Amino acid sequence: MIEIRHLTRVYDGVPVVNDVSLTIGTGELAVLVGTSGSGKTTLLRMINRLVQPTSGQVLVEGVDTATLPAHLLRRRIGYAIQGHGLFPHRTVAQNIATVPRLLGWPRARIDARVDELLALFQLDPATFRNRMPHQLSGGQAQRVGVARALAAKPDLLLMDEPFGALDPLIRAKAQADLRAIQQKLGTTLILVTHDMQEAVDLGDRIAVMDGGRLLQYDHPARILTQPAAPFVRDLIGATDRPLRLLSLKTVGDLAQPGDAEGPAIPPEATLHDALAECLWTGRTALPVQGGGIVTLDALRAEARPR
Ligand SMILES: Nc1ncnc2c1ncn2[C@@H]1O[C@H](COP(=O)(O)OP(=O)(O)OP(=O)(O)O)[C@@H](O)[C@H]1O
Repeated sequence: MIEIRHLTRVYDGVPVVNDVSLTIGTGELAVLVGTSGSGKTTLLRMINRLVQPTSGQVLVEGVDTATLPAHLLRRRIGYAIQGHGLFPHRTVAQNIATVPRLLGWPRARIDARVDELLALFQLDPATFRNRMPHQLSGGQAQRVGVARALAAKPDLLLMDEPFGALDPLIRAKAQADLRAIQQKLGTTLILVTHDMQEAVDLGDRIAVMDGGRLLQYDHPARILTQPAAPFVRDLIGATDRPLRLLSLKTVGDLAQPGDAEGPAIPPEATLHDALAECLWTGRTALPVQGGGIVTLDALRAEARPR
């Protein structure tokens, strides 16, 4: 568990992070979202002490991080940034091995870990192990950056706009991969973005920042249906609210007994996908693969606050 208590950072007399408190449960994915300059990156960097807090505390599993040497703390916390930040003159394998080498892992264990991570990120180890960063596509480099951050099996992974530079298709794939890997490894993850849809798609909880302050910290459905401030409502985008709500649940959550015409939709598709399919094919109900149906009426009811 990560506890952030009254964290503040002042630059030139101005608080850019201002008395922020929040708790992130073990294995949860929290997203920090807000406009440019709202203090997201500064808050994230105070967690691994790349930025020293002016006041306040960060506790990781009950231990105040101020009591640990900063370089040791950073070896325990994975950190991935936009544009991946790979060392340009080191191979993919050497990049991924950075923290395990600092920790003095034996060679065989490092090699095995590198191959395991490459495979996990669907990069064939034999092909990619010895490539240089400039020989990778943007999406591949981004995956290597995340693999490097995960190499020493950190309990906590911090990610700053990790998907910012990716095109929309690769971005969606990278987001899905990250979610799957995070669930598989049970890593606690804090991710910064200014994309509200990314926050809704990925976050167990979303922290909305504005002017250094935390305006709201809650589950995506509550942020969408009960925004705590006008700024939060504006950030969500009022016209997108029903569609974002539908993207939170899957067809499997809403399936009911019955029969319907036409091709079936997979249970793991989102309700947003189901609505699009209904509209596109002019149907008022869709069969669900494996049994049952999802109806347009039920979708409509889910797209409204309760
Ligand atoms: N080292 C510094 N010295 C002075 N001011 C700083 C420093 N680092 C950040 N700031 C200021 O703190 C504020 C918050 O910056 P921060 O990078 O945390 O915002 P952000 O929400 O991550 O923005 P973005 O989405 O643009 O990355 C900004 O106004 C920035 O100019």
